Parts: sequence; C-alpha cells; structure tokens
Amino acid sequence: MSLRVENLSVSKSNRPILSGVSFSAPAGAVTGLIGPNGAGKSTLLQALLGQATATGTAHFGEHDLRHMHRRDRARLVAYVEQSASTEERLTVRDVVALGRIPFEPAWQAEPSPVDGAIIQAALAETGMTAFSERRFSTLSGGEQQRVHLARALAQVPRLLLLDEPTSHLDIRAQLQLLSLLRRKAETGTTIVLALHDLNLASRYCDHLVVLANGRLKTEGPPHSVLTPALMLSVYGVNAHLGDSKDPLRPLIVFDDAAPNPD
Ligand SMILES: Nc1ncnc2c1ncn2[C@@H]1O[C@H](COP(=O)(O)OP(=O)(O)OP(=O)(O)O)[C@@H](O)[C@H]1O
Repeated sequence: MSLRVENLSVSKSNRPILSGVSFSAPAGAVTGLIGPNGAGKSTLLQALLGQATATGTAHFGEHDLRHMHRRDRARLVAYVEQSASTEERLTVRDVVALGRIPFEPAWQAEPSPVDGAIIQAALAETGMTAFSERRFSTLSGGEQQRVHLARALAQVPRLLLLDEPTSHLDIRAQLQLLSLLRRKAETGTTIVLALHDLNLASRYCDHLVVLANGRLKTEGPPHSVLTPALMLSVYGVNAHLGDSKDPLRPLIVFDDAAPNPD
C-alpha cells in the first residue's frame, strides 16, 4: 500500500512548523525525507501518527492514519523515533518483545511461540541476538538504535517510519541497516525515513521528499531531486555531481557552504 499525505499543517507554540505539505510514498519502496535541520521532518513523521496537533490527511491505502485507534495503527505502522526512552531495567529481548504487544490478547503474560519466533528473527536481522539478555540501558547508542529497529520489525509493519535511524551507527552498520530496509521494501513494506546523508539517500532510496522551512520543496526519484541547484537553494551549499556508477543514483560532491545572505 502507498502513503498519501494531503495538505498537512502543524503549528507549535502558535508557530507554523509544517504548512500544507502533500506528497506520496510509493508502496514497497524506500522513501527518503530530507531537508536541513529544523525543516520539519520529525514533526511530519509525528503528525502522520496523530502525535502532533495537525490539519490535513494521511492515508495508508484506505486507512486514515491520523484518526485510527492506536492499537489498530500499531498493527499496521511501526515508528523508530530519533531518541526513544525505554524502561531502564528491560533486557534487549524484552524491548523487542514490546513490538508484539499490539497483537497479543490482553490475558497473555508471555509471548506465544509464534511471537517468540518473530522476536528472534527481528534480533537476528538487526545483528542483536548476542545482546538478547543484556540490559538495554547498558548498550551503546548504536546498539540501542538497532534494538529500536528490531522492536519495530517485531511489529511486522506494512508501513515503517524511521527518524534518522543511522545517526549513531558506524558506516558498516549504516550500510547494513539501509540494505535491510531495501530488502524489507522488496517484500512489500512501505518505508519512509528521515535521513541527513544525501549520498546514502541517493544510493538506497527510490523516492525523495524534500522539506525546507516546513514546506514541500520537491519530490521525485534521486536523479531528478539531487541536483547542484537544489543543494544551493535548500542547503546553501555549493556542490557538483561526481562520477556515479549509476546515473539514476547521483553522487554529490560538496564544495563549500555558500556565504550567508546578509
Ligand atoms: N514545541 C515547539 N515550539 C516551537 N517550535 C518547535 C517546537 N517543537 C519543534 N519546534 C520547531 O519546529 C521546527 C521543526 O522541527 P523538527 O524537529 O520537525 O525538524 P527536523 O527537520 O526533524 O530537524 P533535524 O534535522 O534537526 O532533526 C524546528 O524549527 C523546531 O525548532
């Protein structure tokens, strides 16, 4: 199923943060949400889940995401926050098991064998099996980020939203995570992630949505979006295209920051 956002606006503290944002995220594809700090990427992801006071619509297939019952939405959509807090004493396996709660009957104390297998698979896919019995609070930032992804995968979502999921990861872990997301998309999961690294966005995303100052600047495939002109107008950076093996996935070479306008 595809995600269709129409005319989404959010204000916080009487200040417009998002203004009339409309875009689509194609089904079974990886959509990258890019834009400078403060552009509104996190706010947009939160608004899709009804967490911010917003106007406008967000439909995933026929589902009205912003007005669904929480439990129904959690059976369809998983969200990996930028910095999620978790109960200090939980083990890694316990945290991942939280992803199964929307599917459990109220009387179930322990995960069922099916849930157990899903939790095990999510730990394995994120390379966290060896950490299963560790307390979550003793993990490094990058390890914690992988556990949060495992928890989201344990929800077996049709739509997976991630807010800068690679921010604490070393380069190998970043490439592994983005490859994993590509594989998930190929099996039908629709993925939307906020990302700062534009060359990783070029390499791993099928579709890009560019936000600037709370507005949609443009959307489209990497080769039509990631141009030197966009780098200058959105990021204020001079750039040129490097030698990319795939013309549909450009390589951006950054030259320098353009001077601030007076
Ligand atoms: N409660 C609030 N009151 C006023 N402004 C807010 C509030 N919360 C967020 N903002 C502002 O909203 C804007 C968008 O924030 P948001 O976190 O969505 O941006 P972002 O694109 O995710 O940024 P980053 O890349 O730095 O994570 C920022 O300018 C931020 O300062």
